[in-house]
Amino acid sequence: MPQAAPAAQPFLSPHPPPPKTPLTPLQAAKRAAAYHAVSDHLLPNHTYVGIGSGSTIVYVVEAISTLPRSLTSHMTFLTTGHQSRALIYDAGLRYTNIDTLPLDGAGAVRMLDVAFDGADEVDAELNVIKGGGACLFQEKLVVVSAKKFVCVADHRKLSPSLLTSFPSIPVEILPLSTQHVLASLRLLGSPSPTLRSGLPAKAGPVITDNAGFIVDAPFPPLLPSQEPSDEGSRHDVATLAKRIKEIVGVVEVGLFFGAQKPAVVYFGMDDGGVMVKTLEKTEQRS
Ligand SMILES: O=C[C@H](O)[C@H](O)[C@H](O)COP(=O)(O)O
Repeated sequence: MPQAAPAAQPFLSPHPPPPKTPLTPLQAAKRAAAYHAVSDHLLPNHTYVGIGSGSTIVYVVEAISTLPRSLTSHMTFLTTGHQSRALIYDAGLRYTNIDTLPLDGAGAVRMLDVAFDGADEVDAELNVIKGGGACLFQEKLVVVSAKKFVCVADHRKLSPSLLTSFPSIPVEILPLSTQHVLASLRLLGSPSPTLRSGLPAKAGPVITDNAGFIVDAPFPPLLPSQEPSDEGSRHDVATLAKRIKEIVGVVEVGLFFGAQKPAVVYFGMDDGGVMVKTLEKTEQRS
């Protein structure tokens, strides 16, 4: 009778080595979360690994780059924009874009073994806001192409409902549609959607990695339910995401819900510990 292959074991210590330069408590929290996430979810038999964007993902790449090259040389990292590509390049790891990924024999959509990425806000049901750093379209493409989305964040990002602590939903749009999108978002109930400015670094609007613009749309805090529904003027995550996506000119919405949600979120805490949250349970690590 054929033997089942043994389960792959993690191959990185969850405890980071001393940092090369002094870190603020918030940076240390992000770094602790990143090492725990990589230790738990990057496995020796992985081939394709998604890498998101932001300040926390820097520590995910740092954790991966501490591994002996013999353990990662067979891996290809799917990047999500200029920042993550530079991180992977500087770490001496192999990268490619998502459109080069071969389909397997069955034409499977979820070809990546795992995708690591950050978050701007995470609610109790693990719905996520992303795009605070103007990266969301490629992140969503990578997440929906991965068997598992592992989210890495710090303690400020956990909220009972989205738009409690993060002020607005980032929406990537085509430049020509700006006025139409702004007007449509107002009709959906956003009091003051705004085109994100590049100032002071750049005059004019922020230009995304996909040559789009970003509109930031504030709404009242969202209901976390996963099924589309309305409760008075308050939207739930799925309904609002779908309505925004229907606006002509919208490329992608910075709400990750349903099949786009993380399987697990690692929150670096201010006491140096890490909170590991899934839909089923919450665990504290030291
Ligand atoms: O647009 C940026 C991405 O969605 C980031 O993953 C998100 O903003 C979180 O970034 P950070 O890790 O810097 O908090």
